[in-house]
Amino acid sequence: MTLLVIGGSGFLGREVARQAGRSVTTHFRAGGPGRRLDVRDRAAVLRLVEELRPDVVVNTAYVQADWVTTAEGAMHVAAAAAATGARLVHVSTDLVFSGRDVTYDETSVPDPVTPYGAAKAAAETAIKGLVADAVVARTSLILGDGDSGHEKFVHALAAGTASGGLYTDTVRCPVHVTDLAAALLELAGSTYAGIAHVAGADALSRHELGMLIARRDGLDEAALPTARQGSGPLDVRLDGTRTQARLRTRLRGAREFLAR
Ligand SMILES: NC(=O)C1=CN([C@@H]2O[C@H](COP(=O)(O)OP(=O)(O)OC[C@H]3O[C@@H](n4cnc5c(N)ncnc54)[C@H](OP(=O)(O)O)[C@@H]3O)[C@@H](O)[C@H]2O)C=CC1
Ligand SMILES: Cc1cn([C@H]2C[C@H](O)[C@@H](COP(=O)(O)OP(=O)(O)O[C@H]3O[C@@H](C)C(=O)[C@@H](O)[C@H]3O)O2)c(=O)[nH]c1=O
Repeated sequence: MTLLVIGGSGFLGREVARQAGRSVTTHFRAGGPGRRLDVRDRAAVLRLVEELRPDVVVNTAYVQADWVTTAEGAMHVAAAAAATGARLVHVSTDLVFSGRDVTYDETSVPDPVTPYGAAKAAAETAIKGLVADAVVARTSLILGDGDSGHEKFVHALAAGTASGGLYTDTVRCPVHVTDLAAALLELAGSTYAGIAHVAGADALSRHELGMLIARRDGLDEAALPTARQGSGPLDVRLDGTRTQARLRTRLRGAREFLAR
């Protein structure tokens, strides 16, 4: 299987490429590994995919604050996959939801309330129209073994180098990057088409999550400030039961993978 990981220099893309063993990866900023690609450039995306003719494209590329990269870039990748007949696995987010419902499964209708959520939801809609058998994998906070942005934020709070606090009113289903990458590769190798909720088994507030990270890393839990997000998507827990039932990969909950 020839695999192309778009966003292969990123936190998730790197792990997908590592587990796949053999793949072509892309980066955007100078000095990254693999081929350079700007997904905002429709012609460049098509040129690369036509040149490589991958069996599978996994797309993790995004910039949270940039609609063009996140929405239009994803459409360019989907169009290239459609033009070459490549299987597409696209990574999306829990933030396509508002948090007004109690829980979200694969049949829930996106109702984004942030520009980022709207960009990811627009990408999902376009992909569905362009690649009938694409997999859109919605995930939640991606953690690692200290190397994710979320873990670094907890350390920065503990060190007093970040302002703010751990939100007590936002709930997510954090997933370990190794579980998520394995699940994406499993979905890539399957015939599944449609939305898949690939999230960890535990729903936790950002504060509860921060406490678990602090405990694992020996930080002073009591010294970590708390805060309230107050508005925007608060509790966007994903129900991943259906997807988990389809997978050999077990999507551990944060209580398990953060246990010391
Ligand atoms: N991180 C999280 O907790 C969550 C992430 N997600 C989703 O997971 C995916 C991956 O996230 P993560 O790995 O953390 O993100 P990273 O920020 O670590 O990686 C983003 C990737 O996108 C690439 N990129 C940025 N701009 C462009 C561009 N114009 N053209 C091509 N590539 C570009 C970056 O390249 P370079 O490094 O060279 O700039 C990098 O490889 C995203 O789709 C995101 O929406 C969903 C839920 C939670
Ligand atoms: C979580 C958190 C963030 N912050 C601050 C720090 C940070 O710069 C800013 C926004 O945090 P985040 O972007 O991590 O918050 P958030 O928007 O939750 O992160 C998102 O990541 C993306 C990529 C996704 O797709 C989502 O699933 C989502 O988890 O708010 C706090 O002050 N306290 C907190 O408890």
